[in-house]
Amino acid sequence: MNSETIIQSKIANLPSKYGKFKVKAYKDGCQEHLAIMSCDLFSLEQPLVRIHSECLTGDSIGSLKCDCSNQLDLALELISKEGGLVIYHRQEGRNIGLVNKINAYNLQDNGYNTIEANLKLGFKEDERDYSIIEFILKDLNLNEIKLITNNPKKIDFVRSTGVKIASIVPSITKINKYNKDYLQTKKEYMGHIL
Ligand SMILES: Nc1nc2c(ncn2[C@@H]2O[C@H](COP(=O)(O)OP(=O)(O)OP(=O)(O)O)[C@@H](O)[C@H]2O)c(=O)[nH]1
Ligand SMILES: [Zn+2]
Repeated sequence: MNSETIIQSKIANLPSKYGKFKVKAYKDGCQEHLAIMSCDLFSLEQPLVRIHSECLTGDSIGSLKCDCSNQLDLALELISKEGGLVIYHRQEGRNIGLVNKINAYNLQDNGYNTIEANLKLGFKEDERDYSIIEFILKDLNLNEIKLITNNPKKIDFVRSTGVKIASIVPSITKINKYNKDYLQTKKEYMGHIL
């Protein structure tokens, strides 16, 4: 990522069903990301931060195959109550894109798990790149945060940026019959703290 090529919007108000937020957008090549901030973000010593990876099927349609939709709800509720930031990271399908993710779902319909499906399509199990997240955290002057995640890779990434993690806040949501195996695979093979 070349930080000189990142285009940044101004900050704007965004009232929502969760409460009043401020938002700022960042364009990094063909991906556009959104920082969703509580109005008191800049006065907090240890704001809550969630790095939410885009999941159109979960976030927009309420898919039950994953936990994304409930995790996004939970994070927006938390930052609205306690103050903080959700970075909506537009790397759909662990950054393989929507078409490939749906092909991965097709393979899952035929017995592959979420990791096997990615590998079968010629991708790594997780293709996400967090460099834009580092840029956003620094742009917003966040030096110490409470990170909302179950994913050890996100924890390692934030530590690698020099931003201090005051605590890890788990993002545990409801298990259902459709996401049970997916959550089990994340726990067993991807090290998620579930
Ligand atoms: N390739 C692929 N991507 C998926 C699949 N299911 C969900 N995703 C994507 O995975 C990303 C979310 O990753 P998760 O592993 O659920 O959670 P996480 O963001 O790594 O970790 P948390 O911070 O704990 O939520 C989103 O970009 C989803 O679109 C799948 O079966 N295949
Ligand atoms: Zn999802």
